[in-house]
Amino acid sequence: MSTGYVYHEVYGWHDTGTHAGLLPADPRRGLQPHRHFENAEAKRRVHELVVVSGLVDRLTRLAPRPVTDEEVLLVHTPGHLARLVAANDTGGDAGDGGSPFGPGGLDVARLAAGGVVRAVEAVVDGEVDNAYALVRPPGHHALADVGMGFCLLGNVAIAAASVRRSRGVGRIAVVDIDVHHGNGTQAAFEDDPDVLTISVHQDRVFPPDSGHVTERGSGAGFGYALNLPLPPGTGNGGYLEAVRRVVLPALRRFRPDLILVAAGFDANAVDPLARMMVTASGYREIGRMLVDEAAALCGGRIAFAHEGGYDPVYVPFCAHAVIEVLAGVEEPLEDPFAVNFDNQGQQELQPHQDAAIAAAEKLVADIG
Ligand SMILES: O=C(CCC1CCCC1)NO
Ligand SMILES: [Zn+2]
Repeated sequence: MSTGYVYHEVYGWHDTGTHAGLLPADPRRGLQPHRHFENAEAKRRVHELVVVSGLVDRLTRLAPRPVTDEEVLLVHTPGHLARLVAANDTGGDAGDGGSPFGPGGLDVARLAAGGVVRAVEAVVDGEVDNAYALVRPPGHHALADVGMGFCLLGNVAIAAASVRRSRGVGRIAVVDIDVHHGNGTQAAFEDDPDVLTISVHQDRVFPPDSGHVTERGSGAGFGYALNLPLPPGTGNGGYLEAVRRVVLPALRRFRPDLILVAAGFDANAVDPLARMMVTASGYREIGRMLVDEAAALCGGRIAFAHEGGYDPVYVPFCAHAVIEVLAGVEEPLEDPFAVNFDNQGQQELQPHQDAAIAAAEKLVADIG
């Protein structure tokens, strides 16, 4: 089993500035200076755990390359690219006012999207069996004409569009397990029946009023967007049932040539930007199910692209668990927090979560 791994230190230099988490510091409003939630720490520490645990020695390091304008324009408008280019020397915002970047921010974003392209190309070309792209800034909220939710470019959407064009890949399934709705990827392929987008997320946590189970794609793409909003407080039981009863059956009906995973870890039990209870063991099992399905459906061709996940202590264990699955590690790193988080009350599936899953489950039959 060969697993490609993309990481570049410059991802840690993407500068989201001095913030009060989500807002610029402002003494007049009581907003004390702190770090932006989307800072380098959580992702840099994933990499450091991968190195210190020795997992990195079982991975095939892939060097990212920046995406070209042409690749960016497969998904984004010239106006959006121009906005980013114009602000690249001074720093600026991706468009929604909450997605800041410093000087050179577009260069880092190009390398993040290019890191996902590199990982996906390596999988499609058979250079590796599967891959993990630990990139920053994230991408799954970026729309064609505006960045949002800390995302400048649609990393996964660009990678999917790029390999369809360069390698003639036919049917691509994107499974978004970030706790926030993968609105950008969904929008990029809204009317395209050859790209199935599936998003499992906390109900309406972000973007506002987005990710309803009734959002199903449009035109020829109707039925090829699948949304599973889950109630706050959902833990391993609910997530694993969601994958088992909705994600896997949808993949089996769609029969992808390639599976991409928008791998956010902000459904973790202690994330500041959501209210779910997933633990490293839950993420390991989610990863296991998706990797096994890729083996059954598309020769094991699966690539993960890192998205959100903000707790600097716990996200490393969650992401490390998934990368271990990709690399076929038999003796996984122990989660030191399992005793705390795995045993929280209501980790098992709850009736209201079951109802949310059932609402999406009945839509699967419309695929294919
Ligand atoms: O992790 C993210 C970013 C979510 C935040 C964007 C503004 C408030 C919540 N998206 O996947
Ligand atoms: Zn997120």
